[in-house]
Amino acid sequence: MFFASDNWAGAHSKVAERLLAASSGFASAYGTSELDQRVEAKFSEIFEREVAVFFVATGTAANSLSLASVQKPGGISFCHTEAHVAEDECGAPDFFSGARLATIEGALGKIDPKALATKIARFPQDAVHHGRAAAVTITQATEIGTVYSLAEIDAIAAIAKANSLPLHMDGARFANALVALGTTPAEMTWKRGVDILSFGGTKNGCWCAEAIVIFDPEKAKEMHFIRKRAAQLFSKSRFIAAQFDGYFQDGLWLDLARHSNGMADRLRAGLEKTPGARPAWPTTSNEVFAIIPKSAAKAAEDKGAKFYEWPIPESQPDLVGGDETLIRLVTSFATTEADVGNFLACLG
Ligand SMILES: Cc1ncc(COP(=O)(O)O)c(C=O)c1O
Ligand SMILES: C[C@@H](O)[C@H](N)C(=O)O
Repeated sequence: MFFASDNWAGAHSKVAERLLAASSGFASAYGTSELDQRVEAKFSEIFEREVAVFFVATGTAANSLSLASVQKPGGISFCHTEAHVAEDECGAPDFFSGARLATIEGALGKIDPKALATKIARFPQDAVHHGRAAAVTITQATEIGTVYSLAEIDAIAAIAKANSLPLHMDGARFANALVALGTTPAEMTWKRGVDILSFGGTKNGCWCAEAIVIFDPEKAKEMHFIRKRAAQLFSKSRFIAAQFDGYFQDGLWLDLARHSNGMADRLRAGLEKTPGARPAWPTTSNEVFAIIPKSAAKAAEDKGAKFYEWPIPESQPDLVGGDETLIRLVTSFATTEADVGNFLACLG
């Protein structure tokens, strides 16, 4: 019953097999192998346009270097108050980009468009002392398990574009959001005005595979240097490529995300039916936030369940009763029906 994070899950066997198959023999290094080129071309096929792709080691690297590539001196990047880039990356985005983050409120983990427009207006392009607006970043799926609708992305993108700001998407759980919406990679990104994407594979069955996707290759020239300067250029880049090769093969990545989201759906349904337990807010990805009695949480942990207690949102101080706790349950490609059933049985 491992629900602490999809970061705890292993690598899917088909990804591991493809990695093993690529591990013998010689191939040119630093992203120049035939396999690197083929997988980068696969990204262009998936996104239905030519894109520039840069493999990196972690989601934090993808986010930080994406924001670094669109920065300018005194720049401000705008993100949600609960964004990973602000809350869980130890200042890496600020460090690598030389910019600051300004956080924006919004319900259910999503930036409120009006609040964004208001905040951007406080950082005009001639604000030498105060700092100037430089970029907007959204997380899809969000840190609290919700997903921006296409219309919600349009609303954010319209404000970014009106202010001539690039829009970045933290897609650490891109596949989960994609299948939750039932849309296409192109529709959820560049067709909505997203300029640069952190494309995550690690949480959805890869061993270590993250990529920066830049939708206008003409704007990607600096990323070669930004990535190398950050020590994120793999010498044996073909091993990242091999993982993505296996990941994309026969639509495996989408099947894994559907399974993961499906297991979360079972958790959501089970919580609704369990006396004393309830979802804290509606989610549609592979993250479920549940309010359960503290006693039930202990009982579940005593039976081996792994999950994180989650901080109560400052905007909802009365969300949880005195004898209750808020927990995060994250499913993955490796979550089974038995895992879900056994966990729910602990709460009964
Ligand atoms: C929404 C989100 N973005 C980015 C990251 C960063 O990924 P990493 O831990 O690989 O740096 C995470 C980590 O799980 C995440 O949850
Ligand atoms: C840092 C922690 O939140 C990690 N990003 C996860 O989702 O498990």
